[in-house]
Amino acid sequence: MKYCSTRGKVKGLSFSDAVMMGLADDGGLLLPEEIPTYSANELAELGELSYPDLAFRVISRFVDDIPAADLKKLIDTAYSSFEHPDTTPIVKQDGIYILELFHGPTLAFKDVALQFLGNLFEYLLDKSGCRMNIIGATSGDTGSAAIYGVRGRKNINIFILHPKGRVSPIQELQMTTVTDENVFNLAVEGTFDDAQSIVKEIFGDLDFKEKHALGAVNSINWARVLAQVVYYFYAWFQVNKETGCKEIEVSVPTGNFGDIFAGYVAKEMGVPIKRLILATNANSILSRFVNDGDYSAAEVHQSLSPSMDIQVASNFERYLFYLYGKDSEAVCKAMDDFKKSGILNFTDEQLQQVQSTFTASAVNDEETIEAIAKFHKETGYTLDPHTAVGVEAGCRTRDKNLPLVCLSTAHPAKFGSAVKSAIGQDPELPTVFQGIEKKPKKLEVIAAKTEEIKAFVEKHAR
Ligand SMILES: Cc1ncc(COP(=O)(O)O)c(C=O)c1O
Ligand SMILES: N[C@@H](CCOP(=O)(O)O)C(=O)O
Repeated sequence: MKYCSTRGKVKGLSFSDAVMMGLADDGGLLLPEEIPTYSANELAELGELSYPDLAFRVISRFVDDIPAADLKKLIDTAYSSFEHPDTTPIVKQDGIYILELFHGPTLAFKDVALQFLGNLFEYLLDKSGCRMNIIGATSGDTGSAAIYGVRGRKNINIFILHPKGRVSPIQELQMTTVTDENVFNLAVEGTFDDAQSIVKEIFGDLDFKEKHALGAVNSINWARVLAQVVYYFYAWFQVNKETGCKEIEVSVPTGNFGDIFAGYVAKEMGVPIKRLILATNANSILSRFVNDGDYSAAEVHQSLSPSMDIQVASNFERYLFYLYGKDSEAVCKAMDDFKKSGILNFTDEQLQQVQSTFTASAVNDEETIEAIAKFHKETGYTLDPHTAVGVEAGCRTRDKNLPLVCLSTAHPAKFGSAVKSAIGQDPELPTVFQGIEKKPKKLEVIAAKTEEIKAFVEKHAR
């Protein structure tokens, strides 16, 4: 399997090279040259596998340069850190299948990919004898999951940029209370979009990238998306076994378009997902795009689902590549136009194609609180605000004849105050969070300026 960039100037990379490159050197995002597919019979053969075994089978289809036994070990080790025996269990509440993706070390879905990616980086660096400096941007969850994926590892330093004051208190503490020597937390005076664009700009300086052996943990890294593809397979098998259904719909709370893009890949591979339901908070650029073809960036609003406070979704470019029939010149032009005008236009035909894959809905804060409160009242189950956005959007747009799977992307205790205002009590605090506020912290406040951040990395790079 070879990898190419959405912008056409990087081609023929192996999986390992694609993982190490992170952002493609031409500024695009890396994708497999072909998406492998499963027939219904081939798919059925995977139905009884445990999560790690399923992950191995699915991920193997995209990897041909790591010996199978090594890959298996990297995957098994990654999921041994999950506290639930099913890794990503499904629970049925109020007729909806909730896929709980928050049983990893940092209690968010990011662990599913970042536990794997941390192992993969260490494995590849051990083989090459190289070092790596990771630079990543977070709106709250990628940061801690990446830090937990690589803390204390030899040969790796990690620099994580989060928007100052725009992540939840627990999310901030999860990052800043990791004081390992190889971890650097930078609170950036700006939004997540500012942080993400700085990270991309730094990766775009190819001399700096090479000099410091930069690595990417955001979903710009293909391995992130790949690991997330697996749980769409897993959800399908669990629901199909229980209901005998022919298809499912999956609702995905969406910010950077990484998780839902993983769903798109799973659908292309043959998982019978009729439609993906794209759920946004008030930062609704993507839901406006699906519903009306209106892809126009606005200011980032702070919401009760802060990890989705994103306007410029990184992985959208990967989807555009397919929407434009793999025409990398059209992608380059679109990215250029968007940079200049903050708007992209689509033809009716393209919009029809989008709407045959996705439905979408935007859920504001008031509606999020109502959704948490109603679900709790009816089922006793507590949704985190991001999951609540997905559940509400799912209920609004679902096909009632099909089972609805909602991805539960974070544990409610990460967003205690929003949950409390919905259900009148604090969510139960998992042991890992107890006393977290009393731990020593490591944090630098920094301006949202690329040169200042580069200087910081230069000073502390491995
Ligand atoms: C809890 C939570 N839910 C949903 C999302 C949105 O996922 P994505 O950015 O992959 O669209 C995020 C951020 O990534 C998140 O942290
Ligand atoms: N919501 C994310 C934003 C970064 O997205 P990523 O999937 O590209 O890492 C977060 O929690 O940091």
